[in-house]
Amino acid sequence: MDDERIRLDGVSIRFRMSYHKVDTLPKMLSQWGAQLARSWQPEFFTALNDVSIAVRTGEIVGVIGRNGSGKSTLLRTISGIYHPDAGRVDVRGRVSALLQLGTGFNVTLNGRDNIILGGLTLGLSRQQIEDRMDMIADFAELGRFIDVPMRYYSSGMMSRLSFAMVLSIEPDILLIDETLSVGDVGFQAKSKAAMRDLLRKASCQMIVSHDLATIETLCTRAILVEAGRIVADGTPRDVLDRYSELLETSVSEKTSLQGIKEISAG
Ligand SMILES: Nc1ncnc2c1ncn2[C@@H]1O[C@H](COP(=O)(O)OP(=O)(O)OP(=O)(O)O)[C@@H](O)[C@H]1O
Repeated sequence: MDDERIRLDGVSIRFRMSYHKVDTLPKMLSQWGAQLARSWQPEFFTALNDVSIAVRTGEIVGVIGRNGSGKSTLLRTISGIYHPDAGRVDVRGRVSALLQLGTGFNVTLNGRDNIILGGLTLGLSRQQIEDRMDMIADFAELGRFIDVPMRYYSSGMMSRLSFAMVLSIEPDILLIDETLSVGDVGFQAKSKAAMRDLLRKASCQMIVSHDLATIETLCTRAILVEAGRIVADGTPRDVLDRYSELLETSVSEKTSLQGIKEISAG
């Protein structure tokens, strides 16, 4: 369809499992042996399993689900960080992704140089970046740190800068992963207001959040991800209800399992 911005057809993402954690020599030797055996027969983990979805102009899609269900992997796949092992991803428009703290920064360079590099990567011209430099530095509240290598930045400073960079471009497609609560309380209020403004400008967005109130107020649609699959897709209210049911079921399953264990132990 013409107004489709994002389309995934049967997308699967598999990660090769790696095991580390070694503390004593015998353990180290046995882990090396196990690793060698595994290298002949690697183990894979399916983080996204046959996912299909279309997102259209004007939609703000909230992505919810339990820890490890595959939400971040989904957004990373749409942004092009991961390439699907199966299926097809089509994205139409300029994507701006706020996915992980400090992603894409070179910590040996100062803030100013990172803004230039990041801006060029996002498709801005050198002049456009220079024009936005003060606005970005001011919004990120970097002060004199703009000329300091980023390895000396706190995590809050890095995320504020990521956020300010995203604000400085006007993306067609905006992907946000749990960044509505960037920085301290003062910055959060400012970033929420700026984010709402940005949400109005971008033609479609997907937001991963555990803040269910945000999903309900900001989003026009929600999807529920469970074990790498989209198990509900609809209005935020309906999908949040489905999520509550899922959480209740898993709590009652855990409680009965605990009961069975206690009975067998007693
Ligand atoms: N690079 C990787 N290598 C191996 N496994 C990975 C990798 N990245 C993610 N995973 C696994 O894929 C699954 C989905 O991870 P993902 O980060 O997408 O979950 P999530 O729903 O965003 O979780 P959370 O709510 O905790 O942020 C998890 O089990 C995670 O351990």
